[in-house]
Amino acid sequence: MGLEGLEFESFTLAASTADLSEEPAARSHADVIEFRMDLASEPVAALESYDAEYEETADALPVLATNRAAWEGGEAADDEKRLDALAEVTQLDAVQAIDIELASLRDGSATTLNETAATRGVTVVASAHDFEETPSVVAMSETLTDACRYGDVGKLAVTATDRSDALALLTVTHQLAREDEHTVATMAMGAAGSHTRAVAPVYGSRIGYAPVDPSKATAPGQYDLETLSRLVTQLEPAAD
Ligand SMILES: O=C1C[C@@](O)(C(=O)O)C[C@@H](O)[C@@H]1O
Repeated sequence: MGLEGLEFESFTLAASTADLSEEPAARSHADVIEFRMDLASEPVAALESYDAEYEETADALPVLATNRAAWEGGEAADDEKRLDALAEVTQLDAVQAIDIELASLRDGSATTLNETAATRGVTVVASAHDFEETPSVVAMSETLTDACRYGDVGKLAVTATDRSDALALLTVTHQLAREDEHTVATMAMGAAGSHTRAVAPVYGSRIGYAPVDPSKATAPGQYDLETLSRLVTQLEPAAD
């Protein structure tokens, strides 16, 4: 698949929020705003008015729109409406990437949405989350490879309970990121996984997430935006 919207060719820091009025506060550290539509009220209208401002503001951040399903840890309950809303916002210039759950791509419910995004030059991040555990390296590798097949970027967030979980996630990240055709984003949720948010980019992960407002984390174990930005910058990838 060709990358046309946000390219994620190098590490991209996404500032997550359910309130787009917070965006200016993210500009000095983030490259993109992850708008959690599922956590916002009237998200399509909010994005439309953001888009109008975006056109006129030179340093406004582009949007990665996420409308996370309730069955994947988010709050969007009606699947048809949530996919329709994502399709609608791909028309906006500000929306340069969308997140689509791998499960929706696998079961076909998001096939049209995926095509719409491709037609409009909007990058697709195909995502999978495990809120319980860190699966085996083989299982994670299969999931992430499949996510890369459907999306421009394959994203995997798992839950770590110890250091071996973190190492397993980094191993998979390293393996896939070395293969040129794969653009991956990985992170381990939970306290035992926090450091992977800083370290995974060294192994090739291309997206990191941190809340604009530190009191409103969108996943367990996230660093605040400034901290993640500083850590990732200081750990710039070493040569292979
Ligand atoms: O999928 C992801 C990654 C994430 O769950 C994290 O662990 O940082 C945060 C979410 O907002 C985002 O959509």
